[in-house]
Amino acid sequence: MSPALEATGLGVRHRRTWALRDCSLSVPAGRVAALVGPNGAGKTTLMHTAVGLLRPARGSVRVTGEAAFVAQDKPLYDGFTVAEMLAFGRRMNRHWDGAAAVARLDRLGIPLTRKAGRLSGGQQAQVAVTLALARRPDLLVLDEPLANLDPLARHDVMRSVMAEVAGRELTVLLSSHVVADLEDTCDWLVVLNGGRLQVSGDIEELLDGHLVLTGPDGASAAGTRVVAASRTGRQVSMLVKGPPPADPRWRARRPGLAELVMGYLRSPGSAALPHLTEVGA
Ligand SMILES: Nc1ncnc2c1ncn2[C@@H]1O[C@H](COP(=O)(O)OP(=O)(O)OP(=O)(O)O)[C@@H](O)[C@H]1O
Repeated sequence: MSPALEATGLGVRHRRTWALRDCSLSVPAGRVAALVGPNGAGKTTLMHTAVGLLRPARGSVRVTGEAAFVAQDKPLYDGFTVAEMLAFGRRMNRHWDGAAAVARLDRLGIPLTRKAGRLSGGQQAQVAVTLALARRPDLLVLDEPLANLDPLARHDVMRSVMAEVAGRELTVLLSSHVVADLEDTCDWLVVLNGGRLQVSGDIEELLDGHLVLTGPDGASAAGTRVVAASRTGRQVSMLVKGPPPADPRWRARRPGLAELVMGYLRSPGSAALPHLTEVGA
């Protein structure tokens, strides 16, 4: 099956600044992919390029089928009611599933007569996602859909996106700064750092392929690939890729998603890119 999203040697520039360099990644169809990275990493640039809002300076990015995009600032028209925005969407889009959108908003308890400016932040996010889904996309691209939402609203938005993925052929790419929000819902991870791709892969496989080691200062880590290391007093803690080292003084355990992400973000020179050129390695 062709990947839902594929970038090959992708380089994108904003005037003279390279926002993305040499990014090669592919997200299989049907996945919920988390796109994470610090401010300025290039997440929005990657999303804009994927949906055709920006043109690559180098390489290419390809989406299989149709993509729908929800921008960071959830562009709803404050003075319009939800029903008016649905009517507008119907006029602007050839493939428009208005019935599914109305049913979705009904399930979420969002009144069609309410003006967008009078909806809560969580409701606005849900309406923006609903309008994007009504276009029946193959790929749904969400730029920080959870920003500024309280934990309950964040959970509700993620749960409702998951329900859509379960019910149809849909791939989701969503960016977030809060890794904990992504833990139960995403099954693919893309990490960008300073415009470079650091990680792209299946989350379970990535977690299985890494270890957190703790041991005394001076224990030998020979034979492992250290992603990141930190020291507390005489204790050393490391995120490593591959099998544990032979030195029996290390205690080893599987990392959590947040530990894996933080380990890579702390070490921009490390990369975990199976089947691809290792950037910065
Ligand atoms: N319109 C623009 N003009 C010039 N430079 C830009 C423009 N948009 C983004 N950049 C630069 O490109 C780089 C990547 O920005 P981008 O917005 O893609 O990052 P991001 O990972 O989405 O960041 P954030 O988490 O802060 O939203 C940054 O260095 C940024 O300053």
